[in-house]
Amino acid sequence: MADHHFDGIRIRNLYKIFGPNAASHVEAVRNGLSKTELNAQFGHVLGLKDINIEMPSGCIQVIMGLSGSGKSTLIRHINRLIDPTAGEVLVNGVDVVKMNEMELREFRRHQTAMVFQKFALLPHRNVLDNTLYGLEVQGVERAKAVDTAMRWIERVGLKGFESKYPNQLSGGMQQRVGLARALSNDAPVLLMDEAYSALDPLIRMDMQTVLLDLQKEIKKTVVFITHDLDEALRLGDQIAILRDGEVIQQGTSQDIVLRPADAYIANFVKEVNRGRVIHVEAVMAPVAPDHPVNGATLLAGSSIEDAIKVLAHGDAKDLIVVNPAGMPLGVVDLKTLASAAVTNN
Ligand SMILES: Nc1ncnc2c1ncn2[C@@H]1O[C@H](COP(=O)(O)OP(=O)(O)OP(=O)(O)O)[C@@H](O)[C@H]1O
Repeated sequence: MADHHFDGIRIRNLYKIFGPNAASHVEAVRNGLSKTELNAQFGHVLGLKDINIEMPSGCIQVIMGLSGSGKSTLIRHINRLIDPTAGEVLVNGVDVVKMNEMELREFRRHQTAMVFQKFALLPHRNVLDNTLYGLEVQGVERAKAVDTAMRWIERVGLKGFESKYPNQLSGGMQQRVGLARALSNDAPVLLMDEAYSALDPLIRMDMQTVLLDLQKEIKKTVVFITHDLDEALRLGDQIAILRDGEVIQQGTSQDIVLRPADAYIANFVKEVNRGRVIHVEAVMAPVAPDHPVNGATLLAGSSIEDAIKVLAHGDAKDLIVVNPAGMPLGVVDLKTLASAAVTNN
């Protein structure tokens, strides 16, 4: 069947079953055999079931789920560190599953870069030589590789640390090296597998900010795995939530916080800082015809918390939410904002 071209990563009807006769069980799983049943009756493990996700290029796609939900299995299909039992993994229209060995090697080297939780730095190479490692493997000449690597070292905030060795750096700094190395490859797809999960909370927030700032410029197709909902909501343009190998909800942070698909997700969402996540559009009221036209404004996409800060520290009674062109979309006042920040509606 011909597939219309999709810029980005498109995963279709992907199944992964672990065990010696995996392929022979796909049909049964398709027809409803559960992970527990598959394991009890046939001794096979259901890793992924009928995954369908479209990750547009230039966006951060978060895959979130608890331990064992299938996150690592899923991300490893994208550069085919794992072969699927059934399904397609299309990257910019090309099915990774169908690539031969040489195509796959080229694809991994030039189309994808990976950032790991454990940094995976080479201990006997300094920051510069760790950063340019991928370029070296690609056969890029030294002067050019140094040039590129130095640019990214500076960009991730490590200027001056080029000749330090990994054991002389904190975890956060090592993760910056991992990021600089991945970015030096200039691959359009960036795969981040629990990249920040080993970092202290404050460092982790810093690294999230680094990624968000960089992404405005680099516009990579980022696949970011995490088991942390706050991280998912902060980073994800799109979020897919996995449980027992199945996607149970996908959408934006707004979709997930405002409309959790089931009790399981609602339970996670309960702990979220709503003021920081929910956008003003979700709670604004229509602008009354007699509303002063030159009132205080706030850009759509701002959080409830941002709006509360403006109102709490200024004289305005309410704020008109406007689109980037300045067109009024609605209005918010302090009471509406405060109640949305604390209640589960
Ligand atoms: N090589 C394998 N053989 C058998 N089962 C496997 C294999 N790899 C993963 N699994 C199983 O597949 C399921 C998904 O595992 P996966 O590692 O992808 O989850 P995860 O969400 O990444 O968890 P974690 O956060 O703990 O890494 C689990 O039930 C796991 O036990």
